[in-house]
This record gives sequence, C-alpha cells and structure tokens, in this order.
Amino acid sequence: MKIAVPKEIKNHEYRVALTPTGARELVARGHEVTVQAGAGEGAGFPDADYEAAGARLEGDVAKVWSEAELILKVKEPQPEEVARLSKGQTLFTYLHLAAEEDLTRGLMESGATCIAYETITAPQGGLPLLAPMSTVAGRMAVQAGAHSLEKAQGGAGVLLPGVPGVAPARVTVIGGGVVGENAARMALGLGAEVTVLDKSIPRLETLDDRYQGRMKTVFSTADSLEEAVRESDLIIGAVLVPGAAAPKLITRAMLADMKPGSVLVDVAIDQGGCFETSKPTTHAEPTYVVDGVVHYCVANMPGAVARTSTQALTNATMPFVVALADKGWKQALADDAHFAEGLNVHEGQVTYPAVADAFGLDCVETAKLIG
Ligand SMILES: NC(=O)C1=CN([C@@H]2O[C@H](COP(=O)(O)OP(=O)(O)OC[C@H]3O[C@@H](n4cnc5c(N)ncnc54)[C@H](O)[C@@H]3O)[C@@H](O)[C@H]2O)C=CC1
Ligand SMILES: CC(=O)C(=O)O
Ligand SMILES: [Mg+2]
Repeated sequence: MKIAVPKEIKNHEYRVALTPTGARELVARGHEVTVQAGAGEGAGFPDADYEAAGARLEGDVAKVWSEAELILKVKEPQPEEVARLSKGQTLFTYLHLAAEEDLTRGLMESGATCIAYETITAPQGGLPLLAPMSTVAGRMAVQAGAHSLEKAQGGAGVLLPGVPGVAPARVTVIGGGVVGENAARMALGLGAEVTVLDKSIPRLETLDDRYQGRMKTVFSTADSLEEAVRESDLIIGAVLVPGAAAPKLITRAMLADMKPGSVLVDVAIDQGGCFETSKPTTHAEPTYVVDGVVHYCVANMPGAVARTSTQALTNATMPFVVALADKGWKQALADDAHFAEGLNVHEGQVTYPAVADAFGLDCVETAKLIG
C-alpha cells in the first residue's frame, strides 16, 4: 500500500505519525512509505533516518497527499489539509469531530474514509490510542497550571507545594480517568492538596485504592463542583464522554466564586472543553484571563514534548497502522470490532453516533459498511 506521512502543520505541533522504526517495519512488509521532508525533525527524527529505513522523502506536500492510499497524521486535518483529501483515501489520525462541525462537514465532502485514534476501544475497556497522549497531557497539565499560577502569568502567585508554615495549594481534578489520574499523581508528587471529582464510583474506588487516601475522591455533583470552585487554586478539566462534546461543568457565573488569580486548565478542550469560558489556545499563546481567572486551553498539549509523545503515540498506533496497510481499512475493521469503533466518516457519511448527534446528521452503522 502507498502510505504517506505529512509534516504536521498545527500551531507548534512537532509530533510525527510514524517513526523511522515504524517506517522500517512497513517497508519490510512490502509497503511504499513516503515521508514529507522534515516531518520528523521536531520529534528528533531526521530525514536521513527515514531514508535509511527504506522510506521515500518527498518535498512537495501536494504530492505527499495526492499519491497516497493511506495517510497517517497526528492532529485533526487543518482546512488546507482537508482540501487535499479525496475519495478512496484513508486518513488515520486524531479527529475530535464532535467539537468541530466545519471539520466534520469538510471530511464528509472529501469522500475519504476517516478513522479517529480517540474512538478506538480495547477489549479490556478504555481508549488505547487516546491513553498515551492523555498520560502526557495529564502530567503536563500540572506543569502548565503551576506556571500559570505565577504572578507574571496573571496567576495568584501561589506555589503548589507551599513551604513550611504556608499551606500547599488546593488542586481539583474533574474527571479521574487517564488525564485526571496522571494530573492528580503529578500534583500529589509536587506536594499539593489534591481532590478528584468523577461521576464513576468504580473509578473513584480505583483511585482511592491506588493512592491510599493521599488524594480525596469526591462524587461529582453540582454541590461538589461549587465547592471546588470556591476552594481551589488550580482546577484541571479532564472529563470525557467518548466521542461526544464535553459537558460544560463550570459556567461563567461560577467564575465569580473563584479566588482571583486562580487557574483553570481545560485538557478536555479538544472535545470542546468542560468550562463555559474555555476556547482553544495554542502553545504560542496558551492562556487568557476571564473574570480574573487564568485559562489554559491548549488543544495539542503533547505536541510540546514531541519526542516523548511521538514515541508513546506510535507504540500504540503501530499495530493498527500495520493492520490497515496489510488488509485495507474494510478488512482491518471487519476483523476487529474495537478498531471498527474508530471509523467516524466514510464517503460522505458520518458513522460515529455521538458525532452525528452533535450536528443533527444521519449516522450509518459501521457494521453495514464492512459487512
Ligand atoms: N488538550 C490535549 O492536548 C489533550 C486532551 N485530551 C483530552 O482529555 C480528555 C480526557 O481524556 P481521558 O482522561 O483519556 O478520558 P477517560 O475516559 O480516561 O476519563 C474521563 C473521565 O471523565 C469522567 N467523567 C465523564 N463525565 C463526567 C462528569 N460529568 N463529571 C465528572 N467526571 C466525568 C469519566 O467517568 C472518566 O473517568 C479527553 O477529551 C481527551 O481527548 C487528551 C490528550 C491530550
Ligand atoms: C489527544 C490529542 O488531541 C492530542 O494528543 O493532541
Ligand atoms: Mg483540536
């Protein structure tokens, strides 16, 4: 199969969808791999390493896209990338469509087959291609939050661990899944006072068991959210309803009850964000202030630690890439019901129910397409 790896073009996105190791494996299986010149540089993978792995380098971005049957990316296609897609091509990447109507309609119009990393499931539960980046983003969320609490960033001037004689900061994590657990773990490690809110009792039980009471676990309700807003120095938004737009858990009116200079880090921003006042930001300008509260809402947090993230992401994506390359999308999805959950758009039709619901579109069952 003809496989292409374009250079990512989202703001400060340095990850790449395939490492030289991955290219070598695909070439060994008889596939033709074309990597856009410079695609791996930001993650520390020079062009020469791809060439040594048997990949072909291509400087002309139009050719990278037009000649491919399978396109491997990291971030959702930007408008100029959507324009390059066509019917008969398969795109495998993060999509987060429920938060992006224009992108959804653009992909429908392209006629391409679009498979999202973030909606693929695993037999043991969970989202195996989201989890590695959620681990990264959860860990980074505390770094971002700690930095944003500094005065020069508009924060209250609070040090997360405090010092002897001065109490540590209070950190609340809303959503105790992969992002939430990793954020909570980092905040604990830095000496903050940590509370995790979740709607899932089994998840709260797991966290309580794992951390032996070192973090508070609280069932998420309107009351517990209001308390978190009043008490916290840093709130990290980490909820997910898979494939769907994030619920808005902190409204603009609630910001009035927050301490001046407190910080909201909305990791769930790629699914639209879980705070009413969140809007996507970039690594170039990661924060803004609303009603005295600093907001950090970067939608591609792991892009900033591209080396670690690329390795973690491709470790998880590679078996799926191999299946797509060896069998084609239809057979690969027919052979694996969990992989089939990744199909979001095919030849103009939405195939993922939560995305169709978000925009009032018809949904075609994936099972009918892969027969
Ligand atoms: N901004 C970025 O760069 C990145 C963003 N993400 C995003 O972070 C979000 C979280 O991802 P994961 O931790 O992997 O998901 P997950 O599925 O592991 O965890 C989500 C948790 O939210 C809980 N939850 C759902 N609705 C809730 C509610 N109303 N109140 C309280 N808890 C609720 C669930 O019970 C679950 O425990 C996703 O939107 C994901 O796409 C992930 C990686 C990078
Ligand atoms: C999951 C996601 O959106 C990211 O890694 O950028
Ligand atoms: Mg996005």
